[in-house]
Amino acid sequence: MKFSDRLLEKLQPIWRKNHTHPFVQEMGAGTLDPEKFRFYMIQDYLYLIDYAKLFALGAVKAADLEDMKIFSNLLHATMNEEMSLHRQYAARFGISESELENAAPSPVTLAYTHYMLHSAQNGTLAELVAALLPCAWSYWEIGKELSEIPNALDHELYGDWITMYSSKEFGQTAQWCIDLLDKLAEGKPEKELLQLEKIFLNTTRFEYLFWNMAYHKETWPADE
Ligand SMILES: Cc1ncc(C[n+]2csc(CCO)c2C)c(N)n1
Repeated sequence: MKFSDRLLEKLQPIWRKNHTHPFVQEMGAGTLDPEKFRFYMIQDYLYLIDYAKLFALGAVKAADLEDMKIFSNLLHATMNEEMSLHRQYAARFGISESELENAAPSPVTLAYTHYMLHSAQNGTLAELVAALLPCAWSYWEIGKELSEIPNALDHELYGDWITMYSSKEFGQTAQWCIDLLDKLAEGKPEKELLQLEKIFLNTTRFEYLFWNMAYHKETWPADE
């Protein structure tokens, strides 16, 4: 059994919780409060700045030129394509680029990005990929599921988000990350596989917390 199959089989209930979160469901139904989406976009932009650094660290830790090239392409794609969707949404909400970059990360954003950066900086390449995989994989699955809802792709606010994350390119990125983790996990002792599983589980849980944080527009206690 591939390591990615083992992960999903074992963590299925926790994995599915992300798909059924009200933020995701309401985005698909087109009923999500735009203020919640606005809050999410700002926090997600901050998240992507740090996430992109994981790809840069992946290029540093890659064992061959082929993987190094893919990490550098993913760094470029995140900064130019994915973040450009966020910049376009921000413009629609009247938020300037500097406002976006200088926004304060919420507790969950900060905890999630710092956990990923910690795993990437201090761990092996396999640990780095285990940390970033739930993001790429779960967004692609969610994008695909939402794109199958009638008219969801044409929704005036959420249509562009669903179109991007259900796209072939994002599917390829997710698949490449899955294949890379499977390759790196091959022949590893059980102790190391359990460590990879733990990291994958933690970032899967952080994905849920991120949807929840956006749904409730959670900030620091003193800012409320
Ligand atoms: C909280 C959060 N989790 C995952 C993604 C999705 N995502 C981030 S990077 C990447 C792959 C390559 O660009 C994908 C799919 C997001 N935007 N925000």
